[in-house]
Amino acid sequence: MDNQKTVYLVVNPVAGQQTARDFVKSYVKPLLEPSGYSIKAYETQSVGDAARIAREISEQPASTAQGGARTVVLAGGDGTMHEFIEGIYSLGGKEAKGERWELVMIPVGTANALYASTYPPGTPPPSLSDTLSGHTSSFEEETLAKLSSLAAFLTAGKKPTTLPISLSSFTGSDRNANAAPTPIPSHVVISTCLHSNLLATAENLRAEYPGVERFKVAARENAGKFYDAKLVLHGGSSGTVQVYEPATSSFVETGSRVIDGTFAYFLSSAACPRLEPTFVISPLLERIPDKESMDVLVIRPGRDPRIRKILDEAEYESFKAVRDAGDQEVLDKLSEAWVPRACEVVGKAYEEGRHVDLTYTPEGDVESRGTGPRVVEVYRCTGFEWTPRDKDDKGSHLVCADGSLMHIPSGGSASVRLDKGAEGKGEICLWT
Ligand SMILES: Nc1ncnc2c1ncn2[C@@H]1O[C@H](COP(=O)(O)OP(=O)(O)OP(=O)(O)O)[C@@H](O)[C@H]1O
Repeated sequence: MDNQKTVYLVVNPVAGQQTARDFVKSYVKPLLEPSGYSIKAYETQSVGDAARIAREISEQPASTAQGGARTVVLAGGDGTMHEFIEGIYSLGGKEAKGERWELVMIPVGTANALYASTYPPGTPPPSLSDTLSGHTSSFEEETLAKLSSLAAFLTAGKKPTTLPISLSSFTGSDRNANAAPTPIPSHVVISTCLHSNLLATAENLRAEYPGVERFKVAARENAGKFYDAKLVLHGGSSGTVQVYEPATSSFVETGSRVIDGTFAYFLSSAACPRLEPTFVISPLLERIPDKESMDVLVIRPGRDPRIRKILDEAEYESFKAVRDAGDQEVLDKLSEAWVPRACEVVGKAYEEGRHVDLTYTPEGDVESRGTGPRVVEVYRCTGFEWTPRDKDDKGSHLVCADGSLMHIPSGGSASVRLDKGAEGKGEICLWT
């Protein structure tokens, strides 16, 4: 370690609207330069380059003047931070004992999920010391809001917080090119079913629909699909898994750690209630915070009385039975009935996450906090294993880890756990 105070500044020039360079020059450097830190600047050159930069920074000594921390200001989006964290993990815990990574976010990406989750809309702009506000008095409020994490770092007396990271590994016999050989760290989201398949479709539509329209088209294309899998949830040290009870707005212990069935939606996160500023898909991370756990959110269409009715009338016990019988007519009917329901339920994420409070009425409508079955199931746990039931169904094998898409090898599963920091790797903290 040395006692020089250093800030590493990593800029992704192509993130979001390609504003990172200008933003850093106009607003970040003017705050950093007078602060007494020496600045070492890097610019990402290509996809994956932030990981290389993390490894390069790891070779510089951590600073005793910063309590053993390497402070890194990342100007980019979630992808830039994801790659940087991957780079840290690829070191395999080579950092010396007591060394830490402290990250500062400059949200110049597209979705900026972590930033939006840390500073939800309506968060007042940071209050700055007299010295700093001398530099920012001409900044617009929107600009100031983007400097909240930097302001926290530059404000005396504040401390960074640990960033929860989930690690995903894939098992299975026929490893394919897309399956990662080592656990993949994620700080935003791990998903499959509608979320990952929608992203894959949207990617294929990029040429046809360059704007965000492609996500709507992709959602319509995927909203009526169903995925058979077995989900096993891992409890905390006491082994317990909790489930959210809309009626009491609280988590209660559940005896069932194994969920076998047909899923339409599956998403987990430990740090990001919001995937966009107003899309609050995991609102309970915000409403009932718990730093030791992750939330797993699933939607199983078989809980919907209208869907149940279609199955009963066609005399099938389950979705699987319909599929095994190859009854396309009933499958189409189920999809058609499910699409509006899926859109209605997931759409409520835009209403401050009201989807988690929905319950079914006996007639098959949805209401908020009724006494019927939960529409969305939210489990609080420390990890899970997702095993697709049909080895030929590509959709249930497609996993999104912070936006990157991977395939579970046929016959395998995805295993995800919260990293408890026991791996010897330098702790990763966030200035907030
Ligand atoms: N010089 C570069 N040329 C091309 N791609 C780059 C370069 N530097 C970084 N990248 C890639 O840019 C991509 C986008 O970055 P990032 O995810 O941070 O922004 P975003 O997608 O706009 O925001 P968000 O993830 O918050 O929606 C990353 O996948 C990264 O690999």
